[in-house]
Amino acid sequence: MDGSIVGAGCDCDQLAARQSLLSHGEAVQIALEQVRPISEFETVGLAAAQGRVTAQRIIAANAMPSFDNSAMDGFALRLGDLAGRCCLPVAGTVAAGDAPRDLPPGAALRIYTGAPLPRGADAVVMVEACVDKGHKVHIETPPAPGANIRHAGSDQGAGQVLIPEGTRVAPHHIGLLAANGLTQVTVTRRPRVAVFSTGDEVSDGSCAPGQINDANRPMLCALLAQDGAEVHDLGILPDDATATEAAFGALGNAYDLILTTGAVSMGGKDHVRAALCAAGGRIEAWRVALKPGKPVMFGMLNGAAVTGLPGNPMAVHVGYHMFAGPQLARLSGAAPRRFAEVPARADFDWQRKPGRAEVFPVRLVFHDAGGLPVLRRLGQGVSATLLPLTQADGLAIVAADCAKLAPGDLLHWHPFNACGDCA
Ligand SMILES: Nc1nc2c(c(=O)[nH]1)N[C@H]1C(S)=C(S)[C@@H](COP(=O)(O)OP(=O)(O)OC[C@H]3O[C@@H](n4cnc5c(N)ncnc54)[C@H](O)[C@@H]3O)O[C@H]1N2
Ligand code: MOO
Repeated sequence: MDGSIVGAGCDCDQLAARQSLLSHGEAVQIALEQVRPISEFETVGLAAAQGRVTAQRIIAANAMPSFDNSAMDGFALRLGDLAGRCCLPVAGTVAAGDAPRDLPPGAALRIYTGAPLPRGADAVVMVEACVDKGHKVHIETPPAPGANIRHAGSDQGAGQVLIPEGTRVAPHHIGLLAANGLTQVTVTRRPRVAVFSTGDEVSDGSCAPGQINDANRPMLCALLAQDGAEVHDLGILPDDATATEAAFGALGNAYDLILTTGAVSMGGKDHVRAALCAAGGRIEAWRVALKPGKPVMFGMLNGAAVTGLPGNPMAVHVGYHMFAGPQLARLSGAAPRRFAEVPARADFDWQRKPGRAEVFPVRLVFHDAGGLPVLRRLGQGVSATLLPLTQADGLAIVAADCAKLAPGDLLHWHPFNACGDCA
């Protein structure tokens, strides 16, 4: 089949091939239309909740804090007792964990942060704002009414929404749930994602002459794991139509999303599209006006979305963040993060061939007077290498019709998070 356009004879592929290139915005829309939020839920302990997506909103059963308490180390007092006086006897100490007690008339109680406010007290004076003489306290300036008191219910009321449905659980959510006495959370089942690399040249180590190491599968599996998927690494498919069809056929309906890399372009060994059709799947769209990532393909197989990313590793990285990551988020019930929506400015000159929107690694060099990030372009636009990405703070995108960028021109970018990625 070398030299032929694979997929000839497959109706859905011919249909897709006749289409002009999709804009990347249209392609994102199509990618998202291939998936529906998973409607199976499970309840997990807080220790396992990080990165999962809440299946229902979580409501506070109780007000927080649940009792009036001191925000500072100092002295609890009744402001009326200070009328005409600057010294109060100290009737004792109340610490965090003590049971609530009464404030004796005309006296102060030494109090520590988090301790229950004594009944009758209406302010706490910080220890720095008074002189602690042991059995009495000298207060130069009376505190304001309510000073340094955390009132019951001031953080949240009973019935308040703590976490909306569709939230990806982060450490601060876990802290809030724990503070509210919750030990479990109901989350959407993890999306099951199958990952294949393709290519006779692709190897998992010990490369023969002409072979290369598989960069795509390890990278995709890591991205998917980071985004909460149940990852099924299904290895490397040879450039063989029958084997590719058989691999698709063996998937059954066990997956929500199938990701492949390579073999989606025009070459005689690009079997993914035809094999998908032969295995009973269909192609919804193919080829996007995007660099890197032009031959990306969107399809369905047995109810699973199939996203065929190109083989070039940079195209895989971009394609994950633009298409597969948002698909995964939608499956999980979370709002997909749209790719590169943050405004920024270029610090470089760039003459380019218009026609495809282009994504490239950038380094943040400074912020301009208006607070916008100013970005430096890294790399040479080569989609076979990931090295510039490892030196980048994010990915930027220019529109398909852009022929020239000059310092100060507006563009949009997708900053990486603290882990060096953009999920
Ligand atoms: N006649 C045309 N040729 C090509 C076009 C085109 O429009 N017309 N598009 C080019 C573009 S753009 C891309 S991107 C590539 C994508 O092609 P495929 O998706 O079919 O990918 P392959 O040919 O299988 O591989 C491309 C490249 O990437 C290397 N590769 C593949 N898998 C891996 C892996 N797992 N780890 C690391 N590197 C991998 C592979 O060896 C190739 O060098 O098509 C252009 N051609
Ligand atoms: O999409 Mo390709 O990665 O432009 O080389």
